[in-house]
Amino acid sequence: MPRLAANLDFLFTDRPLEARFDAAAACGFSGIEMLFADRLPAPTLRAALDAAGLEAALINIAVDDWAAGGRGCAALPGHEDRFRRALIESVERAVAVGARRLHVLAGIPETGADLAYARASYKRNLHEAAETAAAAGIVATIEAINPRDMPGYFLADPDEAAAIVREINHPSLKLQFDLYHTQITRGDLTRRLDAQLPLIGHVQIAGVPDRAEPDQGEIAPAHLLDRLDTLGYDGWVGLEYRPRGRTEDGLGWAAPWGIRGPG
Ligand SMILES: O=C(O)C(=O)[C@@H](O)CO
Ligand SMILES: [Mg+2]
Repeated sequence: MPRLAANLDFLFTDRPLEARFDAAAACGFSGIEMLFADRLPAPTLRAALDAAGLEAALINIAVDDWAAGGRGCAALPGHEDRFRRALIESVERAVAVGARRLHVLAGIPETGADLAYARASYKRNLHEAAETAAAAGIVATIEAINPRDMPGYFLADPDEAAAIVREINHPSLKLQFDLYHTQITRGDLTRRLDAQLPLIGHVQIAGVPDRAEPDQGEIAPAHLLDRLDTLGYDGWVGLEYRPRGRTEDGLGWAAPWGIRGPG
């Protein structure tokens, strides 16, 4: 049965980061994911997780220029040294906090960039990410992000993400299947899960089109989570949405998976 993880950069954001761990645990979560895990020193993050009885399901690779529009650099030729530094630092952080998945962001190529050249460079960097992750006993993931949310992002097409994971064919490189982005760009979620399950290392969910709780709109959470269960997926499903109101008040849809508002 899939386990639900609270994304602490989307949920419980009405309180300081330090307070979100206990809030997630109080709602029945046993795992969390974070986009910006480097905001806390690794020992502090580890202590917060341990104190709340939580596991880090996934963290993102460090992105040093996020505020300036940076979205990673794995697919940006010429940035290999920067990529390697972020990779090594982030794998070390993942190990220190017990995270088994590291999302490796591709980046936004400059207008007019040679995309075939970028793809070849991306594949080399991902192979290195997979090798580095494997040596640390973790798994690197890649995720297609829809162009409405992240214009210009190199990896927009979920089928291209699946093709790249297949081509690299490394046990420590997996697909991060975000149901929200995939519904927007491609749809046909059930059949895609069926076909891509062996490639999948992490799943995320949000409602479409609003990126709020998935119980409204085009996503059918019960159907999709049951399907994942039937397919034998026992990994994490990250709740990566912007709650319509208080996070706790919007968790009713997740009750069948052990999540509850604290009352
Ligand atoms: O935006 C998403 O979806 C993610 O999963 C992030 O990690 C990337 O910004
Ligand atoms: Mg996502």
